[in-house]
Amino acid sequence: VEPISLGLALAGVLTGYIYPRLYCLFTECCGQKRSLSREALQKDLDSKLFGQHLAKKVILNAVSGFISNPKPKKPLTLSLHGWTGTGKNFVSKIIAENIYEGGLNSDYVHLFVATLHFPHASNITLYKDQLQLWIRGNVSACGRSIFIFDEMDKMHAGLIDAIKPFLDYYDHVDGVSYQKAIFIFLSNAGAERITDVALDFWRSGKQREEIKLKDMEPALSVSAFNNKNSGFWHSSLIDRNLIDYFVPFLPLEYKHLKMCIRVEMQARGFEIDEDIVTKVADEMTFFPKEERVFSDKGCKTVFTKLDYYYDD
Ligand SMILES: Nc1ncnc2c1ncn2[C@@H]1O[C@H](COP(=O)(O)OP(=O)(O)OP(=O)(O)O)[C@@H](O)[C@H]1O
Repeated sequence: VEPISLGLALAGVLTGYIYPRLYCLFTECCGQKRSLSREALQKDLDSKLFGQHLAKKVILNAVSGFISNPKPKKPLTLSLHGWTGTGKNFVSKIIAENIYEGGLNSDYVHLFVATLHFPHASNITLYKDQLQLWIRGNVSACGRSIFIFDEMDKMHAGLIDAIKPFLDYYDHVDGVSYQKAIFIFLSNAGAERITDVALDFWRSGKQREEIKLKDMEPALSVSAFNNKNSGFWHSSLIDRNLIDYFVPFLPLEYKHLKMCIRVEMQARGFEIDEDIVTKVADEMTFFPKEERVFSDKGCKTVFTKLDYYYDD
């Protein structure tokens, strides 16, 4: 074999195979990190997420199943519903961190907050065009893009329909395939319904872990669909069944707040002080008025309350 063709072959291997892999060892590349596994995601969810046995199960199966599917028929669409401070954003962060090193800061993960990115109803046409361009551009650059839409219940009705074509069972839309993308919608819509079920279980003396997805899902999709405040208001996403999974987040109890406070203490490098844990948890407010079972703010604000006890 002449040296020239050998040299060319070697150059081809270097540039086409070896270099990209070496490059991706030192910087983040499209297509998820090597260490992604069902076990790693399960370990993260088990160690970090409190009081959400249903969300854990659905997210673990849905995400690991989707990622390991070489040829999905449509993008993965998850709709996370529940009370404030129960872990919806937190879970989105865990998912993003399991798929990309950069997590929510990854170039391939995009977070939209309705009140921040789409504040004015009068600009809805502009928002629709921008959103479609943004999604199309990013999925063209990386098929495994993740889009997180927070505060769906504050999203102008119909804006979310602008992305319907990307979520549907199409091989390609204008030459771009969205089938490996992930869309995560976060909403408080349906929180009342979820709380009703959780309260019924509590009042009948059952463990919250006995609540099954079937107790939640039908009412959840209907309440999200019929909730005038929900971005899904009569959205074709639901009536076209483009949402793969409705993920209910249960209201958190006193014991879960204590877990959040302990995690925060450790995160700040403090020894766990159970007196302070109890004092901070006791400052939080609970509902309903009589039984005071569930935290009004979930695990939110416990962290700032800690400042008071360590503000020396
Ligand atoms: N179930 C949980 N397990 C562990 N930590 C939690 C849980 N829920 C909330 N937290 C803690 O509280 C913080 C705020 O929660 P998060 O932002 O996920 O709430 P949310 O459900 O998205 O609320 P909202 O609907 O108001 O946006 C999280 O970053 C996390 O530190």
